[in-house]
Amino acid sequence: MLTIEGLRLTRTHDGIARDVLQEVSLSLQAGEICALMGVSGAGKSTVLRAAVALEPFQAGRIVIDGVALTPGPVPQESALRNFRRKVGMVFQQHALFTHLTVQQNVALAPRHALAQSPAQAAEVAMALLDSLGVVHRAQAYPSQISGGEAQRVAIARALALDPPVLLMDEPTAALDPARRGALADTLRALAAQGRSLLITTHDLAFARAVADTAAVLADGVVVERGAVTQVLDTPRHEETRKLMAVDAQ
Ligand SMILES: Nc1ncnc2c1ncn2[C@@H]1O[C@H](COP(=O)(O)OP(=O)(O)OP(=O)(O)O)[C@@H](O)[C@H]1O
Repeated sequence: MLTIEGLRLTRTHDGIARDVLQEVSLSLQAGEICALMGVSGAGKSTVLRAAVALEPFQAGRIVIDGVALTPGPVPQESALRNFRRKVGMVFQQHALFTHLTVQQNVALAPRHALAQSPAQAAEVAMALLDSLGVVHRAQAYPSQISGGEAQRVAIARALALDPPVLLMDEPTAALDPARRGALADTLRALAAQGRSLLITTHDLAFARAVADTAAVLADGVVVERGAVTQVLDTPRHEETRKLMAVDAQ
């Protein structure tokens, strides 16, 4: 469902080019939840940003449901639009539009990408907000809702075009344990619908609770990949052991 092949992404800082991702390859089946792990700065968020076409890369390709994103000259706007419909992203800070209501935030993509009427898009938004338990906040503005509610709204917005792939950056960063459990239930329900979920996290307990598989990123490549229990119970790579040491502190 989601395939990342040989992704190389270089950033230039002060005139010096550095490969943030050297050659990242990673495949997710439909319905799979994968925890993407690695020490701070390993490039986890960068993988997500590339996979949602927010950051250009120099080599490799990303394929979702047969639609490929490749490097090279800036892709045509229509090709980019086609790809972006296939993938939703939930940012760590949620990135909701503050001047729009909750309902308008979720209705934006159906309005513009699918050219739905305001009434149709509002209906889609209300159904999604309802399924995520935040429909009662539909007319509020982002500044008026809690962090947990904002995350649910951000998930609803990411699902507005019904993408087969959902990406989430550090979803438990600001959640208390009860909300973490509720989030795990929500994510499992989304995967049960056949979506592939790629989630960056430092939270090993959450990874165990929600993910089927794990991938560990280090030095610009995936150094460990397998069932989440196998990766965390029998870490084979130094970087995985480092993550476990940090978690134990
Ligand atoms: N906008 C940017 N411009 C330049 N360099 C960046 C930018 N964002 C991140 N970096 C650098 O790219 C590398 C990878 O960063 P990234 O945020 O992907 O790592 P991460 O594994 O998600 O880290 P964390 O766990 O701390 O969120 C780091 O060295 C970081 O300093």
